[in-house]
Amino acid sequence: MDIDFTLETPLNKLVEKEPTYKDFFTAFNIATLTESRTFTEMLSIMSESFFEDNNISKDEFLQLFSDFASGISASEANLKIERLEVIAGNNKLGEPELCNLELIPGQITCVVGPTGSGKSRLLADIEWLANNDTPTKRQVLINGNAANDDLINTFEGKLIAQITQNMNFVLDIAVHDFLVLHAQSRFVENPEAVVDEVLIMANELSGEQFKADTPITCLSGGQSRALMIADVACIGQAPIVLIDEIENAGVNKKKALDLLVSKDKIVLMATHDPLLILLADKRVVIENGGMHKVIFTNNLEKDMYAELEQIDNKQQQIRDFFRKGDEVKPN
Ligand SMILES: Nc1ncnc2c1ncn2[C@@H]1O[C@H](COP(=O)(O)OP(=O)(O)OP(=O)(O)O)[C@@H](O)[C@H]1O
Repeated sequence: MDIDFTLETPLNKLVEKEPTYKDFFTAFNIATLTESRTFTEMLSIMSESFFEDNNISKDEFLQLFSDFASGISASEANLKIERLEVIAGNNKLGEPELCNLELIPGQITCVVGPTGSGKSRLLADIEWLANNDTPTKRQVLINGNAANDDLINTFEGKLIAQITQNMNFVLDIAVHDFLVLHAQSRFVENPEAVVDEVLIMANELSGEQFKADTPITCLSGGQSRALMIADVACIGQAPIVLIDEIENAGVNKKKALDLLVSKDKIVLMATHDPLLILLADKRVVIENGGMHKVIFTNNLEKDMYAELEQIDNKQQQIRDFFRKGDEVKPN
């Protein structure tokens, strides 16, 4: 974040975006949660006694804050994943793969290919940050370098989030309490507000509504995935999101993807669903376990989306008709 921008951002917003700022203000007994003034505004009205009590001049206080902000920007820059590359290894026959794959933030990439072709294997290689040490002999590079322990530790285990079809909760806890726990474990400022946001989003994404006090073990597959997507987007800090098959899951797919892209995540999704494929920026085609080619979604394909969406809506209506127990009867 640019220092001038930081100085002109309301303190409560600053801390919401980067909780580490709270440490600075807490050290000077300044409450940030309700402080809607910017640092510059606050500095202009600070009493002489504040500087006397803290044994610091106004200029020194400004310099100290600027140094602190620069430190945070530097660590943000280090943490930023600019690109993830999968360097080709071998297909199932031991032959060299035909292409590499590059993923960048804010872009959706689909993994397509017949059943058993190796789509999940590609996701698994990324999840494991493969380094010639998986059956495919692929190598995953982050910002051009092989992932080492330092990088993995920098992200404190939150580099990659995975959302899969067979994800189930085992903890006996209400949705709201589960989200608060997660938000607190990530040191999210004002967890209650963020949790409310996640609940609203999850319900928007989910076909069937659920409440804050619903036990997570009672959520349907579609509701669980909707909750996880909203959680990954708003609370989880993982910059890379791997999705294995969210089709037929009662999730509003377009909204879910829009949400993840709006948070500048790298999104890689294995799917057979043409709607999701057309929503993506590009797709990697897997054949016999190998990356075969990368295709960018062209304008003709993008135009097909509206047509396919209508067919999909129709199918959804028919599905709902039968799900509600209706019957087709002669007139
Ligand atoms: N390049 C490879 N080298 C060796 N084994 C591979 C390779 N790619 C995939 N496999 C293996 O092939 C099997 C099928 O792959 P995978 O489960 O990834 O297929 P899939 O495309 O996800 O299938 P589905 O569409 O049914 O989910 C797995 O055991 C996987 O480990």
